[in-house]
Amino acid sequence: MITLTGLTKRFGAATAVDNLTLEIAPGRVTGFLGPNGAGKSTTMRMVLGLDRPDAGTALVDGEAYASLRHPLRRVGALLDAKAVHPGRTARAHLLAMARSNGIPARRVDEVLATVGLTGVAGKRAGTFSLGMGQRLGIAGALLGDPGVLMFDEPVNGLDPDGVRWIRQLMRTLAAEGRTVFVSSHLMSEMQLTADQLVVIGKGRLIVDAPVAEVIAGSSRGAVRVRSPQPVGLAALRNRLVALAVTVETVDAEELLISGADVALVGDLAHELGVRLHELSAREASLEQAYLELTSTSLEYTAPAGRQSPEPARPEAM
Ligand SMILES: Nc1ncnc2c1ncn2[C@@H]1O[C@H](COP(=O)(O)OP(=O)(O)OP(=O)(O)O)[C@@H](O)[C@H]1O
Repeated sequence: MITLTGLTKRFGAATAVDNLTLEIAPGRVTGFLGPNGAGKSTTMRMVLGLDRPDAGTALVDGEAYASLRHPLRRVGALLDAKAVHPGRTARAHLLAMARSNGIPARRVDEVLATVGLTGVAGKRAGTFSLGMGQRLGIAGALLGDPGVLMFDEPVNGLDPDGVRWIRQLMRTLAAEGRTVFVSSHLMSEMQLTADQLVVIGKGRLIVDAPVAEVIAGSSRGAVRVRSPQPVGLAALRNRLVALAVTVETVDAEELLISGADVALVGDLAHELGVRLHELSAREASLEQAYLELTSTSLEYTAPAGRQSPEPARPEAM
């Protein structure tokens, strides 16, 4: 369990994390989302005691990181995969970490096997590809068999096999009852991996809810109705509009309805005696739901006149 209470961090005049109060629970994957500069990394750094809060607290299982006797046994993290001495072998790097946390040396070989690096354990980390570096960082996070794990953009630069591997690893870790807190800009991946979503913008909490709830709350979800009876369909349309439901007439035989569920539309069609050839729910994607949620809090918005929906910043969303 990670508990943030009134967590606040300022850099000069800018507030990077703004009065964040939040519990990240065990037994599920919590996705941590937000536009560039929203404060995700700063939040994670405060949990690890790498940045000092200006106000509030960040606790791991009720304790501040700094007061943990063997921190790696309590919380494992992948923040920056490049934070490894390039001249050290993968095994030497992990052995040094293990030694400083009272972790038996045999655990090093176990985690090397878990992340698939046994064959290159004797190679210097500086020669590793991006994907191998990420795996080594994850091995370090798993070393102390901790109950709490945090990963900052773990799939960055990974190939599809690597992405799938990380997804399965996170799901397994959560199923084992651990707290898994993971930031990402890849919405499609988060939709597959996370159970719960925390979205922040400009350092403030925007949403803390199950993924399914976030998607269901999007106005981009819709119900499609097709009928061979244009007159009946027009009557259905009028009834829905009278209920303040948004209806788009695709053509005389098809409607796209937002703000009503399949049951309501089906019941009304039945009541009006309209024959239907299709009644289907079209779910919004997490990406659509996310863009709606954050549209008012992008730190970097496109200058007026530009068509790009992306924030005008070099990094990809
Ligand atoms: N050491 C620092 N000194 C000054 N400003 C900082 C520092 N670290 C972060 N910031 C600022 O704090 C804000 C939050 O940054 P942070 O890296 O936490 O966001 P993020 O959500 O992780 O962004 P991204 O998705 O781009 O990684 C940004 O405006 C950033 O420029």
